[in-house]
Amino acid sequence: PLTMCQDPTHFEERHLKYISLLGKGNFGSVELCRYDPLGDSTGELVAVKKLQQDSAKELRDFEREIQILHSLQHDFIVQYRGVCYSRGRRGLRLVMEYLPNGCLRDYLQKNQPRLDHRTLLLYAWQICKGMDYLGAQRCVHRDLASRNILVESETHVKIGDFGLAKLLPQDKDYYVVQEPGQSPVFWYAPESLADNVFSRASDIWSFGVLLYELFTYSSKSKSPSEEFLRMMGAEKAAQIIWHLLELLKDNRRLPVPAGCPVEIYTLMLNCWSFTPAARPTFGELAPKIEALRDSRSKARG
Ligand SMILES: CCS(=O)(=O)N1CC(CC#N)(n2cc(-c3nc(Nc4ccc(C(=O)OC(C)(C)C)cc4)nc4[nH]ccc34)cn2)C1
Repeated sequence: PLTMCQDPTHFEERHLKYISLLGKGNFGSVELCRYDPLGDSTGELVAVKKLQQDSAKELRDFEREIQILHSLQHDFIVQYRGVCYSRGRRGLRLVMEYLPNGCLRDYLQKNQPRLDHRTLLLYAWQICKGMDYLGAQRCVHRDLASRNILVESETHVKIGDFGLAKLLPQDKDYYVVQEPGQSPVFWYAPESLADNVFSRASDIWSFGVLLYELFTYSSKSKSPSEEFLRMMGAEKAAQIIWHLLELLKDNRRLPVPAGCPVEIYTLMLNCWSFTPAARPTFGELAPKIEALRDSRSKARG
């Protein structure tokens, strides 16, 4: 058997050289490091996720996140590399492949002029295939948004973070969480807003919002947050969740993005069916997105 040192998925803290901060969230942060055991800067670049404050609960959730990512192997899901234990269990870190082009939200904003609809549909199809695979592992992502998608190259994106992911129990196809919503509520399905219920069908709702982000190129002024707050009116923003639910019950939805073909907006609306069972599955969506992409000539837009 491999000893700890020969195990390629065990990273020694003393050889992990910090370079820069790649991303930061409520409970975690991701740093760019070089794993340089030879000490000559020839080591590989890796992305290292660690907890901000390591309370017992956060640590337990982090260990579950690591187990989920370790169990996944797919072209459209960020690759697990290993773990680093420093200061015993408390200094636990997750080591992943480093994707050079950052998160999709920033990439869309920066590269809008050269990203045509065919490319947006390629990203949509890749994320859909990754989510179809995830659903087959009975995993619910719970935080599908362009900020959690990473860019490998102009023609390859990957689902990049599983911080809120949950494994469905064998006997239920939904998961009720105790902690109130941590990710922005504007990506949440009505049943998640109302009852903290999450499922593969609520992931589809969030995927619809991700489609909206793709076709608005993640523009800040047209972001889901800005649009819904505008629809609510400022005074209602106080009880956001209640008013957002009222809007959604009243069948109000995010508007069609400028220039977005109607058949793509129709896909978004299908993902935003009020009842979970009426929404398509990722398995059904993937070929529809592929057909839409194939029907678009190679010309721009
Ligand atoms: C949820 C809270 S979180 O804190 O845990 N956290 C945020 C999270 C959201 C997601 N997904 N995240 C993952 C990465 C990440 N980034 C990368 N590459 C790059 C490459 C370039 C750049 C870049 O130019 O950035 C600046 C700021 C514009 C200079 C950024 C990232 N490679 C990765 N491999 C595995 C993860 C990972 C970053 N943020 C997960």
